[in-house]
Amino acid sequence: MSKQEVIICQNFNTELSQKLSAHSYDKIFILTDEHTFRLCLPLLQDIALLKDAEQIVIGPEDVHKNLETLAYVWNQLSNRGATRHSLLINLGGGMVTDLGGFAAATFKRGIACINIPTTLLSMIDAAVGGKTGINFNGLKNEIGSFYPADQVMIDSQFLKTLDMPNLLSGYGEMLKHGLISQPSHWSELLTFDFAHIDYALLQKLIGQSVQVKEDIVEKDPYEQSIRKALNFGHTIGHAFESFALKTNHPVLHGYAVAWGMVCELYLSHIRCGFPKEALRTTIQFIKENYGSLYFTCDDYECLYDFMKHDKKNASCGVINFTLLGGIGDIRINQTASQEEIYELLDFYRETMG
Ligand SMILES: NC(=O)c1ccc[n+]([C@@H]2O[C@H](COP(=O)([O-])OP(=O)(O)OC[C@H]3O[C@@H](n4cnc5c(N)ncnc54)[C@H](O)[C@@H]3O)[C@@H](O)[C@H]2O)c1
Ligand SMILES: O=C(O)C(=O)C[C@@H](O)[C@H](O)[C@H](O)COP(=O)(O)O
Ligand SMILES: [Zn+2]
Repeated sequence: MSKQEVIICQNFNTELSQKLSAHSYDKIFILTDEHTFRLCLPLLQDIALLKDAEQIVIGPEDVHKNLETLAYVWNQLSNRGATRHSLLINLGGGMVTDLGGFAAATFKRGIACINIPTTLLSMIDAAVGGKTGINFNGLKNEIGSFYPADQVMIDSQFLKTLDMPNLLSGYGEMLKHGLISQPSHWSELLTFDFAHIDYALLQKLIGQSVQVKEDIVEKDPYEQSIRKALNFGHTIGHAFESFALKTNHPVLHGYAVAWGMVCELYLSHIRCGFPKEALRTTIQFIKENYGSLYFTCDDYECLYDFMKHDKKNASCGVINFTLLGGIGDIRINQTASQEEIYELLDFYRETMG
């Protein structure tokens, strides 16, 4: 996989202009969703090299991260003269960078791509590391590719318009990075005050968080081994997210991951000795800030069926988990039986309900 350049911008316009002028793209396309078109695209209006850029606007959020939207983007690229020498800029959250990244990966077998993440989640996670794709057949990211954007240009100025639920959603993935990295990073994350946001502190935490992801992706870009750490919380989190989408009550990805981590931390505790106190404080933080997903024991089978499609699974019907023996003590390729998974769901409902 080609190396990806992740830039925490000091002067966004200048740095992006420099990157654009280093290449001779025949055409530049900017992909936004309806919200980032309105709220984020205006922040690029002084960049001369984007004056003639073609705009492609898609519907927002995960309900649009699908084949129909992807086909629309392919169509726009094709009908508006994109060639192999064109550039696609993805300006948006993880939905835009995932779908746009996959459009760039597949259009004429691959065109240049720059990610400009505009949500906290996409800054520290989705825009970085090369996983692109769409949801399909009711399953999260069922179709996709590894196709890192040439550059990821991070500027926290975009966060000023982001609402609190989406800020918290991104923070869920940051918490995951804390749990799989260092006790000091994890404990600092637990003290963050959402009622009085300190943007300078948030900027520092974004830098640390993105570094956790970059370090892991560099070691294992195609998720053969240690990259599975970045999937902590997702075996059950993705099942929660797909279940919520199926029942027409979509939830934000980072919330689903936070709830998934409640279950997977508990499994980590009983299986790998994850310390009780760290379990308690993390669950407390999640409960206070993320509330809970409602489901009953009648939904267990449906949730379990979603888990059978997890991409980490190696053999049919055996569910693969990444667990933790402690903060930063990563144990990949763990499994649990259907009965054990149902017990985790019981634990979730008892603790979070
Ligand atoms: N590829 C990866 O490694 C990876 C990692 C984590 C998550 N993901 C995927 O990312 C997606 C979630 O990403 P997300 O949380 O960024 O959601 P999103 O892209 O759906 O954005 C959330 C909402 O915020 C709006 N928005 C975006 N930027 C804004 C801004 N600056 N101001 C105001 N509103 C803004 C969007 O229009 C949308 O309504 C999921 O599909 C998830 O599966 C991918
Ligand atoms: O980058 C990774 O690797 C991750 O697993 C990051 C996750 O936060 C992200 O949600 C990813 O899209 C999940 O991928 P999937 O392979 O489980 O679909
Ligand atoms: Zn995720």
